Amino acid sequence: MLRFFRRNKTRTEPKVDLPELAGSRYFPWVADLERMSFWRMAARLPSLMATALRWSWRASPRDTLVALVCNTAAGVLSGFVLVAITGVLHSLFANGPTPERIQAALPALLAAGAATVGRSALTSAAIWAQGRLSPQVDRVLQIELMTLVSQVKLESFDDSDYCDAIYRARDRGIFEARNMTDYTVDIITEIVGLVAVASVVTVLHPVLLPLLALTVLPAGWAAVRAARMRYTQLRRLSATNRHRYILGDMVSQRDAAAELRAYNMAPSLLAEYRRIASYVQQVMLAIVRRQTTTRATGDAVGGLVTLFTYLALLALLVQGLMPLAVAGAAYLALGRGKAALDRLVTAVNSCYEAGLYFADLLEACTESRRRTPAPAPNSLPSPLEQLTVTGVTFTYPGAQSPALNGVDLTLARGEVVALVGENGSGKTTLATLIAGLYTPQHGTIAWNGRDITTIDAHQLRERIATMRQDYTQWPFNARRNITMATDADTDPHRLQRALDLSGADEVIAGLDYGLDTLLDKRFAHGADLSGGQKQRIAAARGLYRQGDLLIADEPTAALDARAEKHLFDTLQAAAQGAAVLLITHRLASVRMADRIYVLEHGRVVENGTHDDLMGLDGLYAELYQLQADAYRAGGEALPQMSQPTQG
Ligand SMILES: Nc1ncnc2c1ncn2[C@@H]1O[C@H](COP(=O)(O)OP(=O)(O)OP(=O)(O)O)[C@@H](O)[C@H]1O
Repeated sequence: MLRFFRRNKTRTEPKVDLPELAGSRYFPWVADLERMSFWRMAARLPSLMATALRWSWRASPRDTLVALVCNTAAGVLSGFVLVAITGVLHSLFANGPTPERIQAALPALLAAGAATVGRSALTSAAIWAQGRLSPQVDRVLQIELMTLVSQVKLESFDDSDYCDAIYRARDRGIFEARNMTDYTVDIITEIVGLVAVASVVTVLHPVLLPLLALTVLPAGWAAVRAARMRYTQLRRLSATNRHRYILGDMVSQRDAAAELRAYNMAPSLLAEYRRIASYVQQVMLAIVRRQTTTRATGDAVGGLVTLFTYLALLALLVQGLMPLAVAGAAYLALGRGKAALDRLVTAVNSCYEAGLYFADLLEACTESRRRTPAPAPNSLPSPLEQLTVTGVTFTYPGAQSPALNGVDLTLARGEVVALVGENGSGKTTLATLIAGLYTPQHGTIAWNGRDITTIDAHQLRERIATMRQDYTQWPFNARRNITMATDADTDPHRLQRALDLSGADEVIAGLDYGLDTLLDKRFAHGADLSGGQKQRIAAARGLYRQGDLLIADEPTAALDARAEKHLFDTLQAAAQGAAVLLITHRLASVRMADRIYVLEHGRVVENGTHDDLMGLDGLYAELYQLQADAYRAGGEALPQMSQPTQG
């Protein structure tokens, strides 16, 4: 085995042009696996099998019970068949006239026949139950994982280790969990069958049991070795395969299709893909060759040992140490026992392999539970009067420096507060914290004086409307994209108002099926929208909610000048007395704000009204002046700026 690893280390992996995609933690256990002996592998199995059975039980107690009971009973009947056949042979090889011997053998023969029929019926019932279990286990696990993932803290998705864990769990974990149930039942079945055969064999002659074990050893060795070759190949190809999948997505998915063509990326990406695919093929073919050689060696040695076993049987017979009837039964029992042992070794191997991925899934579930915030003991939020941010510091997972550092801010009902600052200064991060989606490491965000971490998160979010910078266009119809609710829960008056105020009514008017139009081009009759049209839908979404607090993060970045002016003019009125937190780079549009906070490198460096800040002659005045100058220069407006609304 060691030689195998060493020899393969010399193979040179293809040089990739996108090294940033190559690093992978998708299969963190493979190095561990390399060091692990088969016996250690087998020792870990019982706990994994027990967990798999628990999930099966949760999915369907009845089918789990039927699968286990029928398989166990079928195994016991296998032993009974052997005993009955021994009886048949005894009667047939006894002294006396043939008709009498046949007559004496008949009851055992009938019993063997009945047991065989019973075993077939039980096996069919077990297969039926196992077949039914698969989709049920799949459903239960899918729902469990999705439920857990949907509840984790938002910052979990900024942690690449967690994202990898979820990918692994969804990619293979769920699939292999189904197999785990099958293999677990198989192992239990084979063990029961084997115990039955071993008991019969031991009763027939004590020497037969060690002989039986001996015949299966070479094939078992070959199966373990071949399986581990497969794991090693997986380890060596994991990063390469991930790279290949990402490239495959780039070439085949809609999002990248336009740029792929615009920049003539296809030839270089395909060349990269071809190179990786050839490398994968080369490794796979080498493994197949080695696996075949190993299995052939195991089979050849196994054949020789089997021959030796049968010769030993013959010797016992010739020397009169074993009667002919017993030798015949032993011959049958050894054949059955070897087949059962072979299947057991295969099942243990497969179960272990599936167990690795299954363990990934369990780990992802545990990690998700760990990342789920505990329910807030303290109750519902009262209508917002004052929101206070005090000394808030927040660092993204894995980041070296904080995105926000000791930020203070206040916002009262009916006020419009603006956050401005250069790219990366922390505006969106602050807005996300205020929305209760991230939790600060230091400092507090208080809703009417109460820390929002002590308020029921679901209820709090119902009171906050957001127009996000990176809004999602959901694969739903236009109506649901705005209301984020089912048709039954939609308030038509609120919807109409949101459409009018956001300018989304014009977008809907242009759609083939109006509000019923599916906003996803990947599906039949789906529609695609322009960037600005999508943003109008996102603005309507924020306005439909009618929260106590409206957070508008760059709500007009993609809007044309008229639509932008319309939205800014109506924002405060549209919010109907709610507090408005506005983030925008269009400084002309924040002049009307009650207070403006200027952020730089995660800190508030200035705050006050527009006039206060202009008087300070600091960062705000500089940024404002830059935009104003651009308007004045040659009398031409910058394409992304609207005219000041006041003053
Ligand atoms: N998910 C994330 N993980 C790690 N760092 C992040 C993440 N999102 C933002 N950052 C970093 O946090 C800092 C603040 O980002 P933020 O998006 O809050 O800035 P912003 O002021 O909204 O910028 P912009 O004007 O470009 O929208 C930046 O340095 C950014 O690179």
